[in-house]
Amino acid sequence: MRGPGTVHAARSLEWTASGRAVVDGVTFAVPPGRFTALLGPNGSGKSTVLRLLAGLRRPSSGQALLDGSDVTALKRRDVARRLAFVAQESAPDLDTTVSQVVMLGRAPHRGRSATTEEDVRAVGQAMAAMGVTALAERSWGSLSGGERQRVNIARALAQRTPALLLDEPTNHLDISHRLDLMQMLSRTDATVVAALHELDLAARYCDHLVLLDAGRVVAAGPPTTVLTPPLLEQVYRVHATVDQGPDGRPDVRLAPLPRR
Ligand SMILES: Nc1ncnc2c1ncn2[C@@H]1O[C@H](COP(=O)(O)OP(=O)(O)OP(=O)(O)O)[C@@H](O)[C@H]1O
Repeated sequence: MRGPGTVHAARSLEWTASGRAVVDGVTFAVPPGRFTALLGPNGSGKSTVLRLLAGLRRPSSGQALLDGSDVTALKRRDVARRLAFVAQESAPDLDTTVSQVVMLGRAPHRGRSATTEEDVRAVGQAMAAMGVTALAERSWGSLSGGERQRVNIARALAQRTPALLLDEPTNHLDISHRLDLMQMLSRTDATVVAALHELDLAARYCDHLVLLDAGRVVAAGPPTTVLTPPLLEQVYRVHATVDQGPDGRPDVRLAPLPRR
């Protein structure tokens, strides 16, 4: 399966910690060039699956495939030219400026060689895309949580990889920046995989959803087949009403389950 962007797949992935299977036989394919969301409650294994796909964790068994190769068998620099990863938590107080942080995204391309015009262009475009150009000379330590998140995503965009893996990228962002980010991720040609908590945003912007519960895939497919009231009640223990929105996508409303 090849197409635009980079092709990712999880094949019978397992990851065990303290004798417990945190990821338990996870298999799915990521549609190339599309926007996939990993959904599931706290602790369901979203971050761990993302880290396994990025080759940052070694599975106890199974494989994470990147363009058909086991990602853990590839050289780190080769992986970093093919995928950029945005972690949930950012480094605390780096003694560096915003533009230097974004320039870190160019490291896989330039190694130790001098900065090229292409590096400068990539950094400028990534900062503009995330609306952080005005922060370029600010110190990282002085940024708010949302500003840091946008700078981290700019660093990943500057990496110019065919795939982007993001762990809760909407964290700390206000509503308008959330919508801008989701729109940008849905329009890019890159293959995008993001762990998300907001089902309404996943319904509106994502092409493909993988719903996890207790380390297993409960459902995978387009939003209309995954965001159904019975599945949402089973996995999140919430009451869900799902209508069809004007664009044909599910319009999800959630409420607590009635107390028994
Ligand atoms: N190194 C570890 N040792 C032991 N348990 C771990 C380790 N890493 C993760 N876990 C556990 O594995 C489970 C899945 O964690 P993970 O971070 O993948 O979930 P998540 O779906 O991303 O959760 P959240 O929505 O809260 O971010 C959690 O119960 C977590 O406590």
